[in-house]
Amino acid sequence: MTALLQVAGLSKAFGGVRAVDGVGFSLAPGEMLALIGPNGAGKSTTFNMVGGQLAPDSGSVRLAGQEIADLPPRAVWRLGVGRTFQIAETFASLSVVENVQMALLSADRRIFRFWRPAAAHRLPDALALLERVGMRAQAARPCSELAYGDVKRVELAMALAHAPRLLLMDEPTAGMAPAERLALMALTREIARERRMGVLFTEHSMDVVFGQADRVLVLVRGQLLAEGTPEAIQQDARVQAAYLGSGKLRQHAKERAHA
Ligand SMILES: Nc1ncnc2c1ncn2[C@@H]1O[C@H](COP(=O)(O)OP(=O)(O)OP(=O)(O)O)[C@@H](O)[C@H]1O
Repeated sequence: MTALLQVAGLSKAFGGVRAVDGVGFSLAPGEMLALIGPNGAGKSTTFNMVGGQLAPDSGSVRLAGQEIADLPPRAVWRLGVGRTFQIAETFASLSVVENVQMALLSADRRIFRFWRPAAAHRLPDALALLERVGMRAQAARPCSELAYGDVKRVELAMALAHAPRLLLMDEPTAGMAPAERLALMALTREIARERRMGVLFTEHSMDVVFGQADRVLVLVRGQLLAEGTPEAIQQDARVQAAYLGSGKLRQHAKERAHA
């Protein structure tokens, strides 16, 4: 079977720094794949090369068999690679449902015209997306009034508006409380399964990584150190060594053992 995403030999240097150095991995439809690693490991650089924001020095990125490494971000997006994006300041005064309608307008490649409000566009579809992320009851509220965790759900609904085949989430739960983090990623996981949508995400919270990922990639200094199930990664001595100092992985393993 053709993988949804197939990355091979991906490399990018900034001056003398090999930010990403020969990275390869694949991702299946419906799969939640976490990309973890210490600060500066090359996670964002990898993301940006998959999403088209950065051109790799070498290597390939194939989406369902098609090479996308040299395409601009908009073209990559049109082929079905979505990204969660933060609700822009300018849209914070719009209602929750209007924000999703704006995303639907964009998905339909229509230009938002200020004299024709987004309110007219695909209202039932916008409400259905909000229902799916548990935000239907708050559809009419301005986004600026929402709790932070709820904003993240709206952002997820917006990312789903163009029905991506692959969703890239760069630290989706940053700034959220632990229980909210798990809830957001559990929801993302359910939706990924339903839609057969692959999800590549970076995440600093080990609870989220080990609780919600199907598979984990560990990057260290631009190279893939390990790849495997959450259980295998937690027990991998090389990974533990790479994280030594923060003690994050051991701590997590202990907590789970005592739970
Ligand atoms: N535009 C750039 N110009 C120069 N160096 C860069 C640039 N972007 C990234 N780097 C360097 O490349 C390396 C990888 O950075 P990257 O941001 O991809 O890591 P990361 O794993 O996402 O880190 P973090 O967890 O801190 O976000 C770092 O050494 C960083 O300083």
